[in-house]
Formats: sequence, C-alpha cells, structure tokens
Amino acid sequence: MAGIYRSTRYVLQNAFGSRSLPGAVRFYSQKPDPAPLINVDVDSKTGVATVTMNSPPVNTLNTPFLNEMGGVIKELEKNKTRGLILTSSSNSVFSAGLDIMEMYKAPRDQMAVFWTTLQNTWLSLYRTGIPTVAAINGHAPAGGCLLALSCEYRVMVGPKFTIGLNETQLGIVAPPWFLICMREAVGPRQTELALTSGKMFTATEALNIGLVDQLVSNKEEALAEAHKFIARFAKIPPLARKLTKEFTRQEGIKYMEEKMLDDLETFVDVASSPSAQKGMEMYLEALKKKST
Ligand SMILES: CCCCC/C=C\CCC/C=C/CC(=O)SCCNC(=O)CCNC(=O)[C@H](O)C(C)(C)COP(=O)(O)OP(=O)(O)OC[C@H]1O[C@@H](n2cnc3c(N)ncnc32)[C@H](O)[C@@H]1OP(=O)(O)O
Repeated sequence: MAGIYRSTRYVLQNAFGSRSLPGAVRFYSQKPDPAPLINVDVDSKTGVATVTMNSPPVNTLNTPFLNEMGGVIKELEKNKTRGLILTSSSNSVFSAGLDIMEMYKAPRDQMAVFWTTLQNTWLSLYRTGIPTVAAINGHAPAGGCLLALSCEYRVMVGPKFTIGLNETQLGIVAPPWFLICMREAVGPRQTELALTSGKMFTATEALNIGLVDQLVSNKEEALAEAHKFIARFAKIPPLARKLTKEFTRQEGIKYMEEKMLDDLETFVDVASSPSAQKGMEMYLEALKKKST
C-alpha cells in the first residue's frame, strides 16, 4: 500500500506548475479558468497579497482547490511577497473544511491523492516564510479552522460566525497535525476540551480562549487589521523571521516531514471504515435537509 502512496506523492509534488507574476498586479492562479477557485490580488504599494478563496458555495477543500492553493503559495514565495492575507469571497463562510465528497464512498486511491494534496498544501502554508494572516469573514469549521490556525495571526468578523475543530461531531477524528495547530494557539487543556466534544466557538468565545487574536465587525476592518499585523515585520530581517517561525512551528513541521506516509495510511484506513462512512453519510444527509 505504501508503494501506491509514495508514487502518488511523487506525481503530486511534480504537479505544482509555476508561472511568473508580472510584478505587483492582480493575477489568477494556475489554470486559465474563467471561474478561478482562488483570486490573488497583490497590493502594488505594500507587496502584500490578498488571497481570496472563491469556490462557492462554501469553499470546501477538495483536490483541485488544494492544488491551486499550493500553487498560489509557491508563486507568492517566488515573488518575495511581503505578506499573505487569507480570506473568502463568501459573505458567510470562510471555508466549510474538507470536502466530504472526497472521502464519502471514494476509492482508496482517490482518498490517498486527496489527503496527500492536503498534507502538502497545509505544510506549504504552515511553514512559509511569508507573514500570514487569516481574515476570517465567515464560519470556519474543521479544515476551515485548520486553514486559519495555519496562519500566524487570526482576525475574525464577529459576532455571528463560528470556528472550531468539530470532527468528533461527525464521527471522524482530527489528525495529530490539526491538534498541534490548535494546541499552539490555545494550549493543551483547551485543545482537549474543544476537540473531544467537537466544539464550535462563537467569535467571542474564540477570542477568549486565544483561538483568534482579534475581533472586528466587518471584512474591511479585518483586512485593515491584517495589513497592520503584516506591517509589524517591515523592519525585521526576513531570514531571521523565517527561521524563528520554523523553530516555533517545528513540532508540526517535524510531524509532517517524518510521519507523512503513516498519517496517510491511517487516514485512508479510518476514513474508509464503515463507521466513518456511516458518520459521513448521516452528516451529509443532515446538511442536505438543512439546505432544503
Ligand atoms: C490519524 C487519524 C486520522 C483519522 C482520519 C479520519 C478522518 C479524517 C478526516 C478528518 C478531518 C476532517 C476535517 C474536515 O474538514 S471534515 C468537514 C467538516 N465540515 C463541516 O462540518 C462543515 C459542514 N458545513 C456546514 O456546517 C455549513 O455548510 C456551513 C459551512 C456552516 C455553511 O452553511 P450554509 O451557508 O447554510 O450552507 P449549506 O449548509 O446549505 O451548504 C451549502 C452546500 O454545501 C454543502 N456542503 C457544506 N459543507 C460541506 C463539506 N464540508 N463537504 C461537502 N459539501 C459540503 C452542503 O451539503 C450544501 O450542498 P447542497 O447545496 O447540495 O445541499
């Protein structure tokens, strides 16, 4: 089984194409798609990129989306972008997390491609030397919360949106690297309490436990605060900053570098188990009922 996963990873690692940014201008990532999944807008004065997830209705993280996100980060690094602000084009959802359809009744090799893409894209975002901020302008459950936690700073629009790692509510398990990200933000006690119950936090609760750093009342304010955070690094030598970030995040980085294949195999085994499949089926039914 590991052989399949290794060759899958090889294919995926070589699948991130790259193209040059023509200076500080707006560009769309990767494919020349009339409806891009992610828009990137680089401010010509500050060199800060606003990366807007634009995959309606709820920015689910599926293989094409994650590939595009990986390509965007690579491009921004190549172009020495000064900062990355991650936000959503939706008025109510930052990201609904992993696309359950990538896991529900999916063949094992498809699940493997999906998970490997997630692992690689997560690692790129988590360890990038570019200062990163999540401007959370909508609900951020599960993988949506992971995206936010992978950034260095979180500004959340309150009070009506929610954020958290709710996996146990679906009968699935947040893998250790999700947990490490949460623990880095809120500490071990709050992590255990939150993850065992799959708690979704209101924006105010999230601020109180340190899951987010700032509350604001709309997206414009969130973006303004995100820019302010990035401006803090104007006089900090980039290499010193990058290495310090790597040292601070070494537990998560080491986990992924050393345990990538084990993590993948565990994911495919657990996600394809009858009980996880049943949990996903019931959850999808509940989501469908809610939206009709
Ligand atoms: C070592 C141990 C390894 C263990 C491995 C085992 C398993 C590993 C997996 C672990 C990690 C999982 C992380 C995840 O991210 S799982 C996904 C969790 N996501 C959620 O729980 C969010 C679900 N969605 C919502 O709560 C809501 O959609 C909302 C985000 C609050 C937005 O609400 P609203 O604006 O009202 O939109 P709708 O609910 O009507 O949704 C619109 C549309 O989108 C579909 N949809 C929503 N979320 C997902 C999703 N995550 N995946 C797929 N599809 C989704 C929803 O069904 C609607 O579809 P229809 O319009 O067709 O009805």
